[in-house]
Amino acid sequence: MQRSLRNIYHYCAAHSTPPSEVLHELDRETHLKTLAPQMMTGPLQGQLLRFISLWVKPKFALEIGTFTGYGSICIAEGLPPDGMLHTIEPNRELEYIFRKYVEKAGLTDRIQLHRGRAEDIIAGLDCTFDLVMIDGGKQDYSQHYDLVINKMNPGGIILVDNVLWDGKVTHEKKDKDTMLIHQFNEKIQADTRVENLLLPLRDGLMIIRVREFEGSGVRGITPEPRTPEPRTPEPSNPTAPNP
Ligand SMILES: C[S@@+](CC[C@H](N)C(=O)[O-])C[C@H]1O[C@@H](n2cnc3c(N)ncnc32)[C@H](O)[C@@H]1O
Repeated sequence: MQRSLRNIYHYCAAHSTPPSEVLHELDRETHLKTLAPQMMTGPLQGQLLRFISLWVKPKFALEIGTFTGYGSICIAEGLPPDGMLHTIEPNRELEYIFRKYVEKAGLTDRIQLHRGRAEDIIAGLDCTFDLVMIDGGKQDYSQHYDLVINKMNPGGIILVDNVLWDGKVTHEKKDKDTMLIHQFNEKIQADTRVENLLLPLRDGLMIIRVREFEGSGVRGITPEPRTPEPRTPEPSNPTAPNP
């Protein structure tokens, strides 16, 4: 991250409600005990997840890619009293950290961990979702999206992390991973079942809202995406401040 952006990030974090002591400890332990702590949802994005969960009030939420559970706890903190979070993670090695902090947060009966790959588990989940966080294998985003879209309630929200891929999606030449993320972003942009907002928060957060139309989502047969009207690109504004 560029220095000026890092300063802005720190300023924003310093002027936002701080994470709970449990999340602070989880952040520390994840940095001490895992090889790739940068995969963890950070404090600012975690607070956004919590806010979105509070706004959406999901009866059922889903997270793909649990890691050590930072995002799980944030989403679960925002659930209504009868809400439940399903979270999916194939890597067993970090489960002890997840369980330790979910218990410390008093959320054991609000979060259900499914061990395995999302593609093997989602179809067997007997519920529909108001809120989904897609944050598993980046090469699987498209498949994970296809699996969850038919399990969304109309008006439901799907969040997708890392969709700017360190800014490389804007490069003329894209490596294989970058191309996959770019193609995913294009696919969402063309999907008229949803409306979407790509925020340049951290590594890029795509917010997708499932449209409420007759026959959408679980209430009927989901229509195939139509060919969208070309969207007029907004004029770039080089003088605009960084977000
Ligand atoms: C970026 S981390 C998730 C961070 C986490 N959401 C958080 O809040 O800290 C990505 C995780 O996805 C998991 N993962 C990879 N492929 C997956 C798949 N096919 N299904 C579910 N999880 C997957 C990885 O093992 C890794 O723990």
